[in-house]
Amino acid sequence: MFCPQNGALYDVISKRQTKLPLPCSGVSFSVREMALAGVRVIELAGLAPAPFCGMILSDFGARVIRVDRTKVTMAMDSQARGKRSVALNLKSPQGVAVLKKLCLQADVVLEPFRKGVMEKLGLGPEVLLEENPRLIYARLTGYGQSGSYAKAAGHDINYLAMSGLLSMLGRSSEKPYAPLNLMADFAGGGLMCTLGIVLALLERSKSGQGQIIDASMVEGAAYVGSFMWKSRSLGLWNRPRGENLLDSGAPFYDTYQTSDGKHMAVGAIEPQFYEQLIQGLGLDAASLPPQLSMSDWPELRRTFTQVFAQKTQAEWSKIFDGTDACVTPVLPLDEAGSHPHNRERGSFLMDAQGEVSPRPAPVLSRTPAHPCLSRDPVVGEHTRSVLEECGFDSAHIEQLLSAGIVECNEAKARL
Ligand SMILES: C[C@H](CCC[C@H](C)C(=O)SCCNC(=O)CCNC(=O)[C@H](O)C(C)(C)COP(=O)(O)OP(=O)(O)OC[C@H]1O[C@@H](n2cnc3c(N)ncnc32)[C@H](O)[C@@H]1OP(=O)(O)O)[C@H]1CC[C@H]2[C@@H]3[C@H](O)C[C@@H]4C[C@H](O)CC[C@]4(C)[C@H]3C[C@H](O)[C@]12C
Repeated sequence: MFCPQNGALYDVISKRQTKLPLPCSGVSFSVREMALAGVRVIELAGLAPAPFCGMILSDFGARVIRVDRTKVTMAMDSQARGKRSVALNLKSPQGVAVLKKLCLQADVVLEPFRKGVMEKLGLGPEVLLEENPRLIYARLTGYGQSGSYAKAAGHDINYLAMSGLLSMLGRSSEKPYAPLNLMADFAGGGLMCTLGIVLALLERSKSGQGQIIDASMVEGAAYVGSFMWKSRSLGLWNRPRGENLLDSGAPFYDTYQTSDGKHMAVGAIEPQFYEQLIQGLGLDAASLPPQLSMSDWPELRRTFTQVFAQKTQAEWSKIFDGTDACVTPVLPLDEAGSHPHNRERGSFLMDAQGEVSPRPAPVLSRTPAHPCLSRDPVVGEHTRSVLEECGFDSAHIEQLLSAGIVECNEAKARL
């Protein structure tokens, strides 16, 4: 198969593929059919949010070049699907000149550094946009490009804390807990920055002009959490953390351990669905307190806990599958792909190395994503080919290589 994003040819492991269908298997497509076909992205290598943004763009057809540092032994990018890698030393004027040339031919540059880093390198937006006014200059940071925290180091948990949302996450009488680094890094960061890029591309198709995207993970996370702010007047969050309807306060919106040490997720909010939950659990509704009697929730939770502990996860799944009780098994990552529903939809895919990961979402009916399934790039694997494409002649490339401005690891990639 041909990988449209990075041009790699590869074979998919067919045996495993039959167990876990690939969303694109059997479908013939051309790169021109993908939503972001023709979009050229320069992604400066970062930790997690920007790589995710680059991967989404690549999944939907953009040609993403990741600019790595030189003298790096290993890529830190676990979201490298479909990308090409150029190893370039930006601490040298020649390296800066190479990046400028790459950006001249790009639609998007994505930078994940602390405020001021790009300006210090002479690669700030005023410079790059002057040279290429159609460029979309995406800046993905924790605290944004202004404000007193703008230059401070931080990670997902700090941004989530600053968004207001972390204060709401956690069990009753316990300290706040971050839901992995999902909310700020990925939902409020990488994904929101992707939205900004797609919006700017759309706008550019009318105005012909690029623009700067100031994607702050604090603001992105807060925006994802708009429901929490805007539903406060409904009384949904009046009680302390962990004691409300949707924060594990309600016994009908929680997880329960099964007899085999696994868990079931229960989301039976509406009365008609709650009724089916009670039926499935084999309880007598008349002997239970009313569903919304908050003072009875602790007692009701104890009852549900005891009942769920009497059967295995598979037994509960059998009882609840096909009902509207809103009860599902809590699947570990390595079981999610093989659940019948997810298999039927091809929700997960397997790459050429046998690694399973989620299929790009959402599914577009005419121009769906076709994620590249070949292996991730080695740092500097595509330096030569990218520079050639960009118009550098071989003498110039050799000079850059021998001066250590760029590194080429084609050979390492073949090992
Ligand atoms: C999996 C782990 C990742 C966890 C994610 C975590 C939870 C997050 O929240 S990520 C979000 C972080 N925040 C941001 O992205 C916001 C914006 N960015 C910043 O605020 C900062 O960049 C920063 C705080 C994140 C980092 O600050 P830092 O001071 O390091 O950098 P900057 O100020 O931005 O400046 C960058 C400098 O670099 C220069 N530069 C950049 N590119 C080039 C280039 N091509 N050439 C030359 N120079 C370049 C630039 O000029 C700047 O220079 P100056 O400072 O002089 O201005 C992973 C977290 C840690 C990983 C492990 C670790 O790395 C060790 C191993 C490494 C190995 O390769 C792989 C295994 C590791 C164990 C690795 C494993 C995982 O990846 C981690 C655990």
